[in-house]
Amino acid sequence: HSPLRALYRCLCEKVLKVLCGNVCVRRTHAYIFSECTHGQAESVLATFDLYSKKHASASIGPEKGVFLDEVLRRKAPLRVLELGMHCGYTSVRILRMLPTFGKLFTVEMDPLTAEKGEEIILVAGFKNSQFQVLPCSSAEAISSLASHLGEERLDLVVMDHDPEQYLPDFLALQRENLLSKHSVLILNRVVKAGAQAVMEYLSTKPHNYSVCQQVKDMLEIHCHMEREDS
Ligand SMILES: C[S@@+](CC[C@H](N)C(=O)[O-])C[C@H]1O[C@@H](n2cnc3c(N)ncnc32)[C@H](O)[C@@H]1O
Repeated sequence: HSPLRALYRCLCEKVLKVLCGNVCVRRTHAYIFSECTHGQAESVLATFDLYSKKHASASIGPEKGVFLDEVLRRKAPLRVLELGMHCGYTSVRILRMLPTFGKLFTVEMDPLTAEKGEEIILVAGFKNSQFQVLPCSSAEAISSLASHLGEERLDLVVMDHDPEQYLPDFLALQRENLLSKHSVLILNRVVKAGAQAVMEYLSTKPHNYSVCQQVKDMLEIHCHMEREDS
């Protein structure tokens, strides 16, 4: 209980976090699975946040999470596409704000990560009817989405995968006619060069898109056009 011992433990955890660097999917999954209260999405999120304090983590974290919650509350989307699921933190955040008849499509190209992330979503208490994990690349997922959506469009797209893929994927979403004039796009890590390419592209079409608000390096963009004008 001594302050010195607490300081020592805190220092060790920080050193470990720097040394381990890489985000370990198996370790993240095992921690969340064993420490959270099963069936409670809020407990799953709190456990992720606790884990991220001590270990390297890929999750967007609570601050950007609250920002995303606010967008979800305001826009009340029904069809959501998440690119880059990882262990399911953002997926759980989104799913707990969707109505039971809403649907999340979440894409993860690493097969082990996709499997572990899906398990966490189920642990959080969501049903297979509410979400679909697409264990493939974002490009493959987008080209198959029209068959999943039918006449529907995506209300919200969250990009947190490979920033170099943001622009090609955004253009593919347009080409496949998956966005509507009410669609919202959330980009994470907007400081990365790939994300900046999207920003440059959008700035050439000011009537079609508007940048709404930003917290840290996460940005909300609104679409205003059914289809792109050239
Ligand atoms: C930063 S993590 C996403 C974190 C997640 N948003 C969260 O808060 O838990 C990025 C994930 O995207 C995946 N990824 C990277 N490039 C991808 C691509 N082109 N298609 C699908 N998944 C991709 C990676 O395997 C990784 O798991």
